[in-house]
Amino acid sequence: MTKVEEQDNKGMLEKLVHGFPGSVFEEENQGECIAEYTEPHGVDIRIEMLNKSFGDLHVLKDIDLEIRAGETFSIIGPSGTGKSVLLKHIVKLVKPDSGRILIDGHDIFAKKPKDAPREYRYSMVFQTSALFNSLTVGENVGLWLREKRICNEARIRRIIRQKLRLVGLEGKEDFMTSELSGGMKKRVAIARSLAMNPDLILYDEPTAELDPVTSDELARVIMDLKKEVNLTSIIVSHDLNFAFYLSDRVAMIHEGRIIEIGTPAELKASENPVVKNFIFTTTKGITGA
Ligand SMILES: Nc1ncnc2c1ncn2[C@@H]1O[C@H](COP(=O)(O)OP(=O)(O)OP(=O)(O)O)[C@@H](O)[C@H]1O
Repeated sequence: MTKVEEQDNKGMLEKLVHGFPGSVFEEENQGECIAEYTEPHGVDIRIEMLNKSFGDLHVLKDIDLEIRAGETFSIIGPSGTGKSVLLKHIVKLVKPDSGRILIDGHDIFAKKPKDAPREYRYSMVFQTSALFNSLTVGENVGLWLREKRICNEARIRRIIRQKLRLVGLEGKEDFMTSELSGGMKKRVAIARSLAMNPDLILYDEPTAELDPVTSDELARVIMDLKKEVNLTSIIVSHDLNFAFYLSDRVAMIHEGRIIEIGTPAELKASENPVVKNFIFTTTKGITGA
């Protein structure tokens, strides 16, 4: 990664960090972190009759969807059907033409009342991992905490160790990111996201460029996380075996509409010919776990 790319990368990360005012470290919260740096809580997301067009292109059509608190939820579907656009709505990067998104019952696009509870925190794990190669693993994980002065240095070091342990990379703080395999990079990217204590974590094509064995390891990391961290996870993936393996529920989008929602078993048993065909062709007939 060049310096310019790293700078762009940083800008993008900034944009995707949400819910913190970027305040300067205060001597509160046992003197270790700013008061807003609370434990995560998995959020409940309700999407009601969401519509979005770009010019003449009606991308999202009457999307109605509930993602429950603490759920691991995957969105699948052919290319260009609106999966990423939907994800961008949930993190307020795109505004709907009509419809609402309620997170823990609050309309995220409505003006916030004065007594509104703290905004949900989210973090995105990018397809490319988007790590800084010139930094160590630990520096990547702690970057945001240090830049925003969220906690003091001793606490940041403990947080880095804890988040790396959660993704099975205990003791790897001093490795250079450039020395890591693709699967390890992805896990560092997850640890970096976890450092923000997100209530919601979004994975954009997490298995892109990973071989099946590494994808399987990653699935287990994400499944184990669910046992230890209270967060809601949304995954957009073309890898149906992966999505079926680790998701509580899956929604399939086709031509801007949700055409099926259910548990992996329900999706696999769907009688909808579009769903059946998509599952068959994308898993090459393998039905997955
Ligand atoms: N900002 C934008 N302006 C105009 N068109 C857009 C914009 N963002 C997305 N689109 C269009 O919306 C449609 C859906 O795009 P989206 O990226 O959500 O698809 P996707 O299902 O995520 O595809 P893939 O699986 O290939 O990533 C595409 O036709 C895309 O070109």
